[in-house]
Amino acid sequence: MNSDAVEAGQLKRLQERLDSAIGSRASLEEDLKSQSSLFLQFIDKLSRVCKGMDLELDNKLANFRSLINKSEPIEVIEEHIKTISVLLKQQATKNDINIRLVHEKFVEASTSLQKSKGLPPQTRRQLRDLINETGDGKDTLIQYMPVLSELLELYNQAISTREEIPKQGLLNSQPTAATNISAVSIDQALLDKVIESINKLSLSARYQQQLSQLKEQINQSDNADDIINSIVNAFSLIASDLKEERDTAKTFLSSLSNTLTTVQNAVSSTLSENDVNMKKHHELNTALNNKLDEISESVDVSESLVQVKDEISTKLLSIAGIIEKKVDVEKDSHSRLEKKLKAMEAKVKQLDSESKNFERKLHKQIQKNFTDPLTKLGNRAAFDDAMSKIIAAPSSSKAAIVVMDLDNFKNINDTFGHTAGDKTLQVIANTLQSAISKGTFAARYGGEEFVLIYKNIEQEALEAELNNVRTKIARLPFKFKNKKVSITVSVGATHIRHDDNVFISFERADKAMYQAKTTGKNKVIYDA
Ligand SMILES: Nc1nc2c(ncn2[C@@H]2O[C@H](COP(=O)(O)OP(=O)(O)OP(=O)(O)O)[C@@H](O)[C@H]2O)c(=O)[nH]1
Repeated sequence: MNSDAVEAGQLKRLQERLDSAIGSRASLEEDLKSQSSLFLQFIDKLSRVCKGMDLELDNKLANFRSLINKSEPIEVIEEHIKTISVLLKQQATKNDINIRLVHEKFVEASTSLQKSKGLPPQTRRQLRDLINETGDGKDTLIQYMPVLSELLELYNQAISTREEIPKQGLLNSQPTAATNISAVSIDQALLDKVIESINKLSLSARYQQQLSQLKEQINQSDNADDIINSIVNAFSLIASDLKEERDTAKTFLSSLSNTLTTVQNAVSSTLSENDVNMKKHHELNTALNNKLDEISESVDVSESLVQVKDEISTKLLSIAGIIEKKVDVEKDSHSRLEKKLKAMEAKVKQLDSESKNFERKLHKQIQKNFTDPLTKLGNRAAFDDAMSKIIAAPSSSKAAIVVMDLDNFKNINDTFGHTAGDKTLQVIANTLQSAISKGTFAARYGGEEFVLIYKNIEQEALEAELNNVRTKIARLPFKFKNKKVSITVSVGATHIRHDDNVFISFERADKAMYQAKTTGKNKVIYDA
């Protein structure tokens, strides 16, 4: 082989190696390219995950991306990696703190929801499970996302059930944004209690009308502030009425005390005047006796009849003077006594009329305390009083008690409003009062429940009368919002037995009424 051929062979091998080296480099470059693209993607994803956690970390990652894009020298990139890894470490510590905080907030929010009243049982169960499941905490913030969303959902459920609480019933309003706010901010149960208490109140005529207006405002307003204002105004009316009542009693008592003081003074001054008069009388009597003694003495010592006559006529003159004085003293004391007695009489008369006035007011007050202001029937207190009297001293063994409850009354309130409900109660009370036999005691026991007490009635007559009342009520032509409505009552009755107490007989009648309800309503059931 010549040298040319050798060189040519070497050159070819070199060429081949070069080609292979170029190929390897190209493949290396390809690898590097794809790795750096993977790295870039990773950095991009890391930036996105970390986005918003920390501003400095955000900026550093953005810089880092551009450095890699620009293929900056490895030292520069290394420096950046160091800074980013410190920031990521700090971020991990921050994360732990945040997890603890989120867990605390979760526990706080979930237990306060758990304590809130009126949670539907299903929501309560879900909440309990969620609290148990979350236990001592989660490892990452991300794991809290579903937990927190579930808690939010439970809050949502709790709030929506609250909004369902019938503001429609009492306040008769359509659910608008504004009403929802009121419904949430004013507790409906509390509002019911306020209305119930106002219904039981009976103020003097002057305030009663204003109180009714305020009740109407509370019923019809959707605005929490207005409702609270009306409640406050109702309280101030009650306070004014009480004050007036107390003032009347005070005025009467102070007038009574003044009159008694005047009479006492008059009596004591009369007594002391009497003492003075007695003294004067005594003095005049002594003077008279002295004159009479003087006459008998002068008769004894006189020597002639003429002398006796002169002496006696002189003495008689002075006796006449003394008697005149006595008469004057008596007249004077008599007229003064008469004046005093007249003054006393006038005072006593005035006091008598004030007492009668006060008695009338007291009587009215007692009546008022025993009257249901809405229906004007007796109230619960009047019923308790009548019932305890009849139990303590039954006038006959045929005394009976009746409990009567309106059927589906909630519907009336819910559909036509509370005012329509009030009117219904009034009409039914009037019908009841006019349909029962004379001498029967009727009261509104509370809400839509009425009670009757019969002093003396046989079972047959009682059932006949109650069925008559029931039918009359059912036939009442109620019409609300142009809609005819029929209202019925369920009635329970029983005779009061000799060994009954107030509660036992009431309970028997109440159970009978309940039986009437559960067996179809609009009926009378007698418990023998
Ligand atoms: N308008 C008005 N409603 C009252 C008054 N007192 C109680 N109520 C209402 O009477 C209703 C009684 O409802 P429920 O106890 O459910 O009885 P109901 O709808 O009559 O049903 P049943 O008794 O089973 O026939 C409630 O809506 C109360 O708000 C009141 O003084 N005025």
